[in-house]
Amino acid sequence: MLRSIQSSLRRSTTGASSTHLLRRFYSSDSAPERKVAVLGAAGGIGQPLALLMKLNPLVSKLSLYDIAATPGVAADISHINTRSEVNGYMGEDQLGKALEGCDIVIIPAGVPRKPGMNRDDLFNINAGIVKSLCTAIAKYCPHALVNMISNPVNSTVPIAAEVFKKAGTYDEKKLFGVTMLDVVRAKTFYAEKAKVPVEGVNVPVVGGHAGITILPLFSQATPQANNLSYEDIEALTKRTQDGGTEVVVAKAGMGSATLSMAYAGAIFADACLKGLNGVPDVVECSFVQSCITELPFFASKVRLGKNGVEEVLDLGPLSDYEKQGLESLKPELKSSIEKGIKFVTES
Ligand SMILES: NC(=O)C1=CN([C@@H]2O[C@H](COP(=O)(O)OP(=O)(O)OC[C@H]3O[C@@H](n4cnc5c(N)ncnc54)[C@H](O)[C@@H]3O)[C@@H](O)[C@H]2O)C=CC1
Ligand SMILES: O=C([O-])CC(=O)C(=O)O
Repeated sequence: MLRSIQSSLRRSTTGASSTHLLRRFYSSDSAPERKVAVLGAAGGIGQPLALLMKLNPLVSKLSLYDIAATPGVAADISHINTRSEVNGYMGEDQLGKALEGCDIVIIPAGVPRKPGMNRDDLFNINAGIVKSLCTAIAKYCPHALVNMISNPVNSTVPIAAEVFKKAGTYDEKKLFGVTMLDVVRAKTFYAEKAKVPVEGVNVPVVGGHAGITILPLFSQATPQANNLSYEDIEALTKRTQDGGTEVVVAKAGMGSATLSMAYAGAIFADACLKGLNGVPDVVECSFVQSCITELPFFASKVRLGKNGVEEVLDLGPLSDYEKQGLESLKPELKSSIEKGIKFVTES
């Protein structure tokens, strides 16, 4: 969406006025009503993500929930000239209202990393937050698609699945771990190294969302670059796996990726909305319930449709380096998944 707005605005210097083009892009005549909630909307990711969802013409109602500060964020965003009606909700008493009638719930609620921490160090706090938010989702909007951003994603997605199973509302087609930022990073790093325009690049990223569980498949990158050595691919893989830590270190105690995550989260939610609306061939990578390996959850390309996941695509041909990476990531990913499941089943 953003790309087409940008390129059309660029074209507008020689043609129609930018106001006219914006009106065309933001016109909602044919888009169905869609309510989207952001839980954790006042946070570092939540605020820019709420802004980007306000700019999305496929959204008709934007529901912003947090335990604090949402009235201000909602009032601010509500003045923007797009279709959606914005409402802010604060505190558990208002969570039901925030969720009622939602088509998509995006969850960036929870604490971020500080330097020296890994994503699993967030488990103790974020597991409880995710569990209580998913309990409310099961009650107030059991049919919504859930886009889980809160870390550790490798465990929070299994937590959500178990909460929904307990409530009797689990539909594996509707639960997504958001791994889009890994794809966003892999594309940027690959385009820089291969010296190709990033706009035309695609790189699938599979596995999970922490350290070596993040496995970019540069052998399947498009366009294929002939100028990259084995060492280049190794370095690109490592940089993609450490992309989150690169930001955590650069922010020096002020949190983790927020702006690039909001961008990635907005692209993924837009893909989910397009799938719900029946747009054909919407394919993005996501951490979902899966049979493509022996692990019960796995990130890979997923076709999105009117009911959420339409098809989990298999891994395709892997290079020897990627095959090795796949085997190496399985034990860590398996144990993070089991930790999430146990958190709910043994509580
Ligand atoms: N999946 C991914 O690729 C990425 C995930 N993350 C994760 O996203 C999460 C949020 O990160 P930031 O926005 O930077 O953190 P932040 O601390 O800036 O914002 C988190 C927000 O969650 C809210 N919150 C806490 N408990 C809540 C509850 N029970 N209900 C609703 N809201 C609640 C807080 O009030 C705060 O506004 C972290 O766990 C972080 O690790 C961050 C970047 C990438
Ligand atoms: O690194 C972190 O803690 C946040 C995150 O998941 C990312 O930026 O990929």
